[in-house]
Amino acid sequence: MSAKLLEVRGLTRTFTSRNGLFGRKRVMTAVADVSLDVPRGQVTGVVGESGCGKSTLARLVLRLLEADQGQVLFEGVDLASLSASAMRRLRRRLQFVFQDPYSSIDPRYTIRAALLEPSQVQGEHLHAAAATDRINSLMAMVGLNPSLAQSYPHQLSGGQKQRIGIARALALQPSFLVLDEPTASLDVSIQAQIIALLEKLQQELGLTYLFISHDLGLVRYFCDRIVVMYLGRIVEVLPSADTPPRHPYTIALMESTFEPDPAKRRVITRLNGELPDAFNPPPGCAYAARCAHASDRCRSERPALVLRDGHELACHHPPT
Ligand SMILES: Nc1ncnc2c1ncn2[C@@H]1O[C@H](COP(=O)(O)OP(=O)(O)OP(=O)(O)O)[C@@H](O)[C@H]1O
Repeated sequence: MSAKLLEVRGLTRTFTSRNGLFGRKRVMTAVADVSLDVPRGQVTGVVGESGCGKSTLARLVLRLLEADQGQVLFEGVDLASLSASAMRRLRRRLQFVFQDPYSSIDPRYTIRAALLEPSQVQGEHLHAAAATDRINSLMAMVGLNPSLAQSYPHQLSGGQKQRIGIARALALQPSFLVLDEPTASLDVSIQAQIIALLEKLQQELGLTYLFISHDLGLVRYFCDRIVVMYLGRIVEVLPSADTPPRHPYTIALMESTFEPDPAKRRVITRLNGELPDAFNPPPGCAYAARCAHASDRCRSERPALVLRDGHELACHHPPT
């Protein structure tokens, strides 16, 4: 069995927009030539500021969005090569937990209906007793009282709704979950409980996670490996959570998480300047305009992502 559950190779996705009805068409690359491995049974984190392409990458990985170029291989199989029915079968194993649990739970249906829906979509129809058993075990797995299954989403707190979002993702016994900022809309104390739940489930069920977050502090706490994105590209991959970062951007992100109260943390506080215009990216390193170490070479030549001793880095002048 390969150590890699999922491999992403050269994934690229552009979006086109127009200024007004007859305005000029403008193209931006939200994810640019991204390659990464997701080792089986581990938590791989993807971190970066808002707009760097994390959610687009997450959607591409699950084929909720089609790529312009590149491949996603799950257990060595290219997802793009699968027919619609083969992809639907594989979906059992690849699931998604969204930032906003509302987006995955229809407000008109009870929690019971929401938890049974994934298996119905797969063509599985359980009789009432088996359905109740399934619901009870899913509710117990995510630490909720099974009596809540009769409730409607608006009757639940934010944390309870996210637990239901996780239970829905677990309903088909997946092996791989993409978690896209699963705690970003929750209070700090609830965030910690949801992270603890995700950790427990990962260990007990042997799950593999791709965990998307803008919070490097959280990613360093939760993840085994860390992928850092900047303006659609990977700029650094830390092979372990305690590997010291070398990219000036990752270092700035890390300094920005020194604020002890996560509620007050703002990723951009220690980062000077803004992200460059994605519709008109600079020719060299996208971080050069904000980087204290940038040279003329950085402004004209984009550094390649180079692997050394398991650590990948795209920087001409990493601080020593
Ligand atoms: N459907 C779309 N149409 C046009 N542009 C899009 C679309 N989806 C994303 N983008 C653009 O692609 C870029 C990357 O967006 P994405 O949501 O992937 O970033 P992100 O890092 O997840 O940010 P956030 O944390 O704010 O969600 C942004 O500039 C965004 O405006």
